[in-house]
Amino acid sequence: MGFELIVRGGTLVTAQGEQRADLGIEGGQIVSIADELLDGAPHTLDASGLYLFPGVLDAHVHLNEPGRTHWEGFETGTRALAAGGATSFFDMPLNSSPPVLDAATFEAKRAVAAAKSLLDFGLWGGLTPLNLERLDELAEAGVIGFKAFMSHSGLDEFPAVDDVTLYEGLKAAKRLGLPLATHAESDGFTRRLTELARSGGASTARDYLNSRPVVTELEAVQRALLYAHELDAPLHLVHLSSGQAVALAVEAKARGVDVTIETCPHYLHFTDADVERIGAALKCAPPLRPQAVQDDLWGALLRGEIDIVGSDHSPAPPDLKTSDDFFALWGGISGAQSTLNVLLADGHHQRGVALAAISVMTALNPARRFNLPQKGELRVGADADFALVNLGQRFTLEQADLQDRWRQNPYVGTSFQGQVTATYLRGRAVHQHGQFDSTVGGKLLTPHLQGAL
Ligand SMILES: NC(=O)N[C@H]1NC(=O)NC1=O
Ligand SMILES: [Zn+2]
Repeated sequence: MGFELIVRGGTLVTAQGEQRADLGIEGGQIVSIADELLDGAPHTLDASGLYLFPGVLDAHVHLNEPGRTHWEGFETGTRALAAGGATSFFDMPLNSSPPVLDAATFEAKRAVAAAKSLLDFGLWGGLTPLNLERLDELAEAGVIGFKAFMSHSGLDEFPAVDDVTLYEGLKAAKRLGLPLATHAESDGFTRRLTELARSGGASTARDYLNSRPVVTELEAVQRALLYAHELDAPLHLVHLSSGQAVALAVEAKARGVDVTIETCPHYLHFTDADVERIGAALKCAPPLRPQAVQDDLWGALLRGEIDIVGSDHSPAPPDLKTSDDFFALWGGISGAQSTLNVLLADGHHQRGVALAAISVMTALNPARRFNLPQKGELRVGADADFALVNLGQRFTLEQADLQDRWRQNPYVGTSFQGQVTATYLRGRAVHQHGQFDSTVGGKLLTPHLQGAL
């Protein structure tokens, strides 16, 4: 059998564990996995001493192009992702302008992403009270799933769903065979608490944190789970910030609800105290939580209850991240580059999370949940997407290492153990030691659905 590339001497990370093996790659796919492959390929990559993780599939990023490329665009955003070991990502329907709410806006984003993305990409379609009747055409266009906000999204052009829209949207999602993702914070709760705080002159980071307590997440999660249960519809809960919210979803899953659970690296790494110390770079919604809440989230992760870890990379230009009024700042954390680093350092090295579990949460589970059989694992027949990781290597993240548009990553100065040294997409290096190759070119990923459309 001919190979275009042999990756020699590495340790493969799979859902089953770790395996010392060579990879044979041909036509951008893994065609052989063996203890030792014979020579004869035109290219050989020496991976001895390194781990091969399946390329991260970041199911949650906001690259904001077209329309807000000055916030972040496909070029800079995908470099940050590639530097962190990602080979694919799903772009959220906002904060691009216009947001992706129908086939025409899908096509506008697809075209610019196809021209500029370094990595393979899927596109989320939005669900708002404005476009319920457009979900069929979005499915036809090839969205990976639908995304709804249960509280204000930060942008008036992407309004929150009312209960009827959410219920009907879940019904459509079931019919179309695509998961519906919810940003689960209660609008009634967060809106009123924000009004009360601001009318009393509140403006500090602590005031903001107090306006979005955990109960506002629990109420929305409970309601979304109720509807999904009633309808037997596929629900994906993005960026759960608390162990309590995960527990509600786990309980529902045990009752047969078709729900998957995402959390983000920032909820695992930072706490409310860090928001007060670091400020705007750590403003997000739901907000960062007290240590005890984070401890519960880690407990859930260690029990295998977190399906997916996504970055929720959501940058904004410095003027939107600068104000004396914490409520007025853009909410969103720029962490696309650091997902694997947080999981390796805080998860594996500090808490003993298995490498296999990390690969499942960052690659296999998102590929499975969103129906991409070619992605997510190091297996014969799958795309040759992988990150090379020097697991023991310690490094301190410097501003100069950052690839995102505004270098706002809140992990700057953090010392991590476990470094990504290169990232391969379909058998070709898109990133090596801080150098990027855009000639490979990212492709649109659309779900492989069996007879649903
Ligand atoms: N619109 C947007 O990017 N919102 C994201 N930012 C954030 O902090 N939480 C979100 O859902
Ligand atoms: Zn988001």
